[in-house]
Amino acid sequence: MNDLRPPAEDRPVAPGIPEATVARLPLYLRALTALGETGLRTVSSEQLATAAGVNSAKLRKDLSYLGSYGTRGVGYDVEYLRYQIAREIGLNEDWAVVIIGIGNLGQALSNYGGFRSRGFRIVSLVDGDPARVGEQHGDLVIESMSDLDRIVKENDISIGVIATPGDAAQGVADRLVSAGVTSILNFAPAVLTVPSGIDVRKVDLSIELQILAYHEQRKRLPGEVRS
Ligand SMILES: NC(=O)c1ccc[n+]([C@@H]2O[C@H](COP(=O)([O-])OP(=O)(O)OC[C@H]3O[C@@H](n4cnc5c(N)ncnc54)[C@H](O)[C@@H]3O)[C@@H](O)[C@H]2O)c1
Repeated sequence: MNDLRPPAEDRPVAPGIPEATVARLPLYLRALTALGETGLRTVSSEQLATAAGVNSAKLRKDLSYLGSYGTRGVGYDVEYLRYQIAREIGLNEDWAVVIIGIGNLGQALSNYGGFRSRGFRIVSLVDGDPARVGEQHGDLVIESMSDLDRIVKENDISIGVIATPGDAAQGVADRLVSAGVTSILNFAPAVLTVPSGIDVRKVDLSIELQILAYHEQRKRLPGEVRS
């Protein structure tokens, strides 16, 4: 019989997942990948169980060990469940990330331990202020913008995070792109222009707060005006 388990060194460290469940995870992963390729976004436990060739009660129990319970009436998000299982088996890719602008925000991001477990490894901190170069932050030392090309190539970095002031962000984005970075997460208050093929995501907490403020305001309106 084929042993479907991943090699011992790839087995999850999370305690409490029975070996029999671990052995079924690759089946679910394969079924989810196939379902995802058909364009399916969500899947019921019955559908997934059929595709994986197990019974649905067992599948629900197995997935509950991963903290995945699905949504009643909707099922499981195919892509997210695929990600969770791949992570559990140790298959997810590891993305090297550079942060540019190591001020308040850049330091907070570099100190955050949660990226690592999600497959993002911050491999370099870069700042444009020569006085900051050489400063130690955790395991990393702030590097110079003039070394960006080398840093990106040596570490095979495809994602850059911009945490500089807004007026510096476009120049930094240009430098990232010319160094070979193809995805940018921009925290600076600036709209970036990038060549096609470069993905930019913007994070703006003030916009999120404004949305909450809008909802707060509506909560205070009398019932008949709100509805
Ligand atoms: N998106 C959000 O929700 C959010 C939240 C907080 C802050 N911000 C933004 O994040 C940015 C950083 O905020 P902060 O409080 O950390 O600022 P900060 O002034 O503490 O740090 C900015 C850093 O960028 C460096 N820098 C400046 N110009 C540079 C350049 N051309 N190349 C490389 N490095 C350069 C500076 O030397 C400094 O270390 C700001 O644009 C701020 O508006 C966004």
